[in-house]
Amino acid sequence: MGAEGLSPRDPSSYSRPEDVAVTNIFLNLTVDFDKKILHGNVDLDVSKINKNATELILDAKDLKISKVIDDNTKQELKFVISQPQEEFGSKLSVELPKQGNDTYKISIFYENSPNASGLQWLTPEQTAGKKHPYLFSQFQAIHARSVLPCQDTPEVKTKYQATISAPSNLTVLMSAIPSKTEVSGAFKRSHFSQDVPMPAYLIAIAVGALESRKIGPRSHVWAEKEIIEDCAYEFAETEHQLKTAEEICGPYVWGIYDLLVLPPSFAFGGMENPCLTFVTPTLLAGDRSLANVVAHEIAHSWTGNLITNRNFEHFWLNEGFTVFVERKIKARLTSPAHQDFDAYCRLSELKEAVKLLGENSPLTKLVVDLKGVHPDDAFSVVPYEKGQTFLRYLEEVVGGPAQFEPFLREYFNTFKYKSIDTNDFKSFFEKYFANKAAIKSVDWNTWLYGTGMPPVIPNYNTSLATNCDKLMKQFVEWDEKAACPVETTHIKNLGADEIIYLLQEIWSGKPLSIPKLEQLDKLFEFSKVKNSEVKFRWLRIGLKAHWMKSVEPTLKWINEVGRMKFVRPLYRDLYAWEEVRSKAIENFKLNKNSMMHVVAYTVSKDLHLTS
Ligand SMILES: CC/C=C\C/C=C\C[C@@H](O)/C=C/C=C/C=C\[C@@H](O)CCCC(=O)O
Ligand SMILES: [Zn+2]
Repeated sequence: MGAEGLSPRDPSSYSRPEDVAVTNIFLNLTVDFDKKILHGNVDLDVSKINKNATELILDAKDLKISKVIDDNTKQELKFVISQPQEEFGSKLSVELPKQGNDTYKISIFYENSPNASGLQWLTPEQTAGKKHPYLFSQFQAIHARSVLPCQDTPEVKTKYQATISAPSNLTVLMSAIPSKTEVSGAFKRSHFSQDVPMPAYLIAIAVGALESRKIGPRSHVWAEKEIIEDCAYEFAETEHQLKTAEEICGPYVWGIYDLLVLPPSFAFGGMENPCLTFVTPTLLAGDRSLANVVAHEIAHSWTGNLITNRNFEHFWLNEGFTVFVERKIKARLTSPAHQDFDAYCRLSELKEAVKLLGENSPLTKLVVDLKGVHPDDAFSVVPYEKGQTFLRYLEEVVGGPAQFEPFLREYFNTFKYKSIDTNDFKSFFEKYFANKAAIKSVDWNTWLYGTGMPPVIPNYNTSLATNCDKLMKQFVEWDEKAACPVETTHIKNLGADEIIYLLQEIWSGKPLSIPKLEQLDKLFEFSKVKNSEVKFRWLRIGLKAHWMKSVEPTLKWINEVGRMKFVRPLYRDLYAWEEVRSKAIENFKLNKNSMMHVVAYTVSKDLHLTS
């Protein structure tokens, strides 16, 4: 992928905030469901940093710009849009006003494309209620530019305000604090403000037939009415998670913490949009067993949203820290054994990701080189799990949580509201622990730039795995001529985490025979299971055994849910099974238009339909 004109400071952005920086964003947009576009204007407060600069450089992708105005003189300003470079979009250069004292307000009038990669438009049929359309955004990593002209780099943090016009029978939500709403006939204008500076990738919008339920003193959950009661039950522990996170990280600065449960096509388990975390409905297990994803998104309120990776080559600073804090929340809400069990279970996902990428792949490094590489192509569990493993290792090097957690608080306090890179973290760590001789043993180069699995795996408490390992061994070694040694009584007291681990380990082993698959199905009654993590592993166990009975349920499920964590591996498993490969490709082609952009983009590559 070409990389001409992209910034030397951020290989995923054309912008040059070191010369001229955006300092505030005001969005005045109308949502047009008929044309599937947003149109209106964005007003940018701009500050000249480099006295010799003559133009503001922005990122734009498939935007139709009608005019650019200097808000102070109302004079039109010249602008140039470069030829787009595939998924990076275009460089938008706007001449700076001749007058002014190095600060300006520039209004850009535009509309975006119906194919904007940062938005998904759903027809009523694709929603739970079947009556109203639905719109939601996903800007991380670099899709904000497909919805507004901006400096689409996490190095730039701004406050933002928005006035959104939409059909009056729909609710508009954003990653901001809502203020007044004015209804006028068939339309209404909703107003929002976000006073905590944040990067453009955290701007978020959702418009749909939504209801809310209060789930805590600073939290509501939002969803379509068909699932709102299930959502209120599933996420009832949110305030407890939030308070626990504050004990670890310090005050929550964003005001409210709402959750929006999206339609099943949403590509991720959660997205940490400030004030309004987006989550997938695949978390609705009915027993709150998947609420750790909410703990993850809550942790992002500090790691990622308050302290932000300066560009996505340092994505591990967002995600590795967040997984590390998520597990500290889990330890306080359950036990340190559960914290370690979680880390131990996810090791197998890290192993699978490293095997898939190739153990010498540069994308298995903690700090990656994204020149000419789109972040969506670089995304994997590596920054999450290799990142948290590194932090867990550092915690042990300095003597454990009693030493490391005060450091963590100091780190948050020092870098809050800033965008940093790995060197900033390394220097801060080495200065804070300068008196600890043990830190001299840290091989930073291997941890940060080595490929493959982490150089050290912490000695996790695996007591919660022992019983499952025994059951797994009995089941796998069972001679089918005899009665199955594993009975319902052995598994009925297993927690969801243990069942997920057990199935993950069975999947990691040799393919099962048909009798064993049928016995497993009888033991766990998978057709009735609501836990998406259990269902995902059960389908993979069947596909790995080339069990034809698992093909149709797999195709049905990946046409219902869009979560990449499930859809990509299942499509890869179908593709790897030559006999059903064409069925998988056909199914993708039939359904790709109802997928989020990032899912269709990545699965198309997984199926070798695009390079
Ligand atoms: C080294 C990777 C560099 C950059 C990747 C950054 C963004 C990739 C883009 O595809 C967006 C990712 C958004 C992820 C959102 C939520 C995840 O934390 C959870 C994903 C797993 C799940 O579904 O639970
Ligand atoms: Zn995350």
